[in-house]
Amino acid sequence: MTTKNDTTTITLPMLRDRIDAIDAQIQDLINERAACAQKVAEVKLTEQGDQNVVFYRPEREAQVLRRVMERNKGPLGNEEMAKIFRQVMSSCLALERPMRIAFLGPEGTFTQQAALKHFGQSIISAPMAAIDEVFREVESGAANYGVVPVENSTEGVVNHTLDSFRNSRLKICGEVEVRIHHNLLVAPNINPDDVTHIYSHQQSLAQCRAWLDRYWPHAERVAVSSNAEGARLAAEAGKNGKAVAAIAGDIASQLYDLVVVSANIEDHPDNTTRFLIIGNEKVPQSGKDKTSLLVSAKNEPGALYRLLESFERHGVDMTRLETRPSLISKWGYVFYIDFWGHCEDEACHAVIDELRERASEVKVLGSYPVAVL
Ligand SMILES: C=C(O[C@@H]1C=C(C(=O)O)C=C[C@H]1O)C(=O)O
Repeated sequence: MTTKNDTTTITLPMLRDRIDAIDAQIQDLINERAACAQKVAEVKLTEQGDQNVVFYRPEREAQVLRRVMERNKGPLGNEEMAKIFRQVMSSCLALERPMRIAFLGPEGTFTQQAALKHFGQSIISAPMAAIDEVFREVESGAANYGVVPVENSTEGVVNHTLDSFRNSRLKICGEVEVRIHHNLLVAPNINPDDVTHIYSHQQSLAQCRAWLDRYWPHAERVAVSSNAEGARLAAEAGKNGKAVAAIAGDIASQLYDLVVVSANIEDHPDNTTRFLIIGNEKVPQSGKDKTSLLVSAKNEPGALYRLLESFERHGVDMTRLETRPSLISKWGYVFYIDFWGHCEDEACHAVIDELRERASEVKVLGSYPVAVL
């Protein structure tokens, strides 16, 4: 490699020496950072006492990652750089106190992928069989935080998750989005042409509906508890020579040694699922937050209008409005409302106060940093 007017030639060994020297520097700095995080833990313990100490600070982590992206000059892209820092923080936090994260399992689900994307790799994974078990595991304190799917860009809301918030005191303390790519998978000994049944979670079957109608109109679609479970069943069936396929993502296909018959079979190429992080603590302002509310409207003319009017007047930007049966009175409804801002921001606070006067019940499900990655 030479440049104009450059008499010295840069050789491969020279570049490798330079990389080795940089690596040594980075390693020292990462350890210096880790030692700081350990000190942070000591300070937190002295200030807050052993019982109530909160090691994980989602608002602080979001600010760190945002700053990494803002100051990044390249050649590495902003996201790539933030992912590296995501893992550095994850390792540092594990030194302070390793966190046990419950998620909708089994191993290999997109929810696990969301958990790793949000918290980094240095966590203790606790796969749960159902969404309400994730809630219970966090409520009981057996897990520090939980991860549950809440909405998909193709299929809409995950009712189980919304309904679980009704009787829970848990707070939403974060959100994370994952691009969902599905594959049609079979065990290695199975001829795809023989497939009679296709297993997956009902949401995944729905996200591939048009593709299945077109290419597999005669195969029976079987809804199971998760797409990782579908993959496990397809692997089991393969061992018995049964021609069963599964629809699942890459992690599940690797975990259960399945072969990809067709990749990226989701009907919408930007198919994305949003997940929520649930925990026992409220999260302070991070500077770029969202808030989720559960609101029961009075059953009278103009009730919903009066709720929405408050948002408009205070200039608070709503991002989502979801209706679910109230489960208390027939044809009664509750609303799930998401909006930009933190419940301690002045305008948001004013809206919430007004809603409390206008609705029969308002529950703040949480204010949390907007997903960074
Ligand atoms: C170091 C701290 O604790 C944790 C680790 C962080 C980090 O490594 O940057 C950031 C926030 C916390 O989750 C802190 O609170 O500052």
